[in-house]
Amino acid sequence: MQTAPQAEATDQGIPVIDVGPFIRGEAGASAVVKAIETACRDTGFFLVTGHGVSPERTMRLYNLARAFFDLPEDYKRSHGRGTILNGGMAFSPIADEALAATKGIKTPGDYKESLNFGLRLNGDTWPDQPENIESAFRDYFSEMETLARHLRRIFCQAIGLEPDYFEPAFENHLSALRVINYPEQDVDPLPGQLRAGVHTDYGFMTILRSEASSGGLQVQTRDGRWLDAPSIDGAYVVNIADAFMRWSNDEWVSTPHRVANPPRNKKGSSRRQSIPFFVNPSKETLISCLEPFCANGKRAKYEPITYGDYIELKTRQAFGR
Ligand SMILES: O=C(O)CCC(=O)C(=O)O
Ligand SMILES: [Fe+2]
Repeated sequence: MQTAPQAEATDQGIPVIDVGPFIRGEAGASAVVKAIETACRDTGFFLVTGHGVSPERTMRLYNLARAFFDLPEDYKRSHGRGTILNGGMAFSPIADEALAATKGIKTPGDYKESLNFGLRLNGDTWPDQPENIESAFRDYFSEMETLARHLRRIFCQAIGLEPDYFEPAFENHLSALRVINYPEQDVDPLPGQLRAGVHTDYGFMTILRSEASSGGLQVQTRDGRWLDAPSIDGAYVVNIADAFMRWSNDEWVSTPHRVANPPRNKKGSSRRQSIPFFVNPSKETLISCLEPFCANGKRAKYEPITYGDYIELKTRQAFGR
């Protein structure tokens, strides 16, 4: 009998869950499923260890992206703008994006820059420098696809669906890999400007390689308080996103989060680089209340909608278009 607990609650209430027993099909698998189900209903945030992601591929992407961010601004801006190449890269400079706008809150642009890639997303041609940055993105992307598949199978067991229920929705998935650089704040942020403004993620789920630093990820509790998400070396932060919340008839939650500014007395030691992988289904996927969430007298709260139409609707709402 395995008696060791699978989920270790951190002092902040975001559990750390070792998914190794599930991936390896061991006796502790059902405890993993239970712990993840509880987290998805509670805050929609949890950390995973035992995930099997290659630390070498993670560090290679981390280091090559960092080398890119350290290149001169002109070089960065002259590469990775545009939308000509499927599977290309897109560079987004500091203050280009204000995530809080997606919640109808007007703020200055976020104090961050990012590099973006998706197998089926458009970008620009890859830069020559740093060498091999494209393969670093592609290799890490495939690590994330594998972990995402394991997590989806855990979700299926938790919900009471066939293990591969979600897989057809992810055959032509629109997932996006982003490396974000939050630089030192040599220039003070503007009023209301954060490293990343409050938002929820739009898609199915996000798998984040976080980094401990002053000025890190914060998650909003249901009573409106902000918790610092724990940052544990080698663990990934996973959160449920909006389309999955809708798919689950709002039983699994997509929770607002943000990235805080470092305190002014931490100047010089608060550069941070995070790597979110936004797991998104294909455009054609129908987001229609999953049967177990609208059984036994429970009613579907939303009309079925394709993921493509859903994203268009969210973008229109967020940007008033
Ligand atoms: O950098 C982080 O820790 C989180 C970033 C984030 O929430 C996002 O880009 O959606
Ligand atoms: Fe996010």
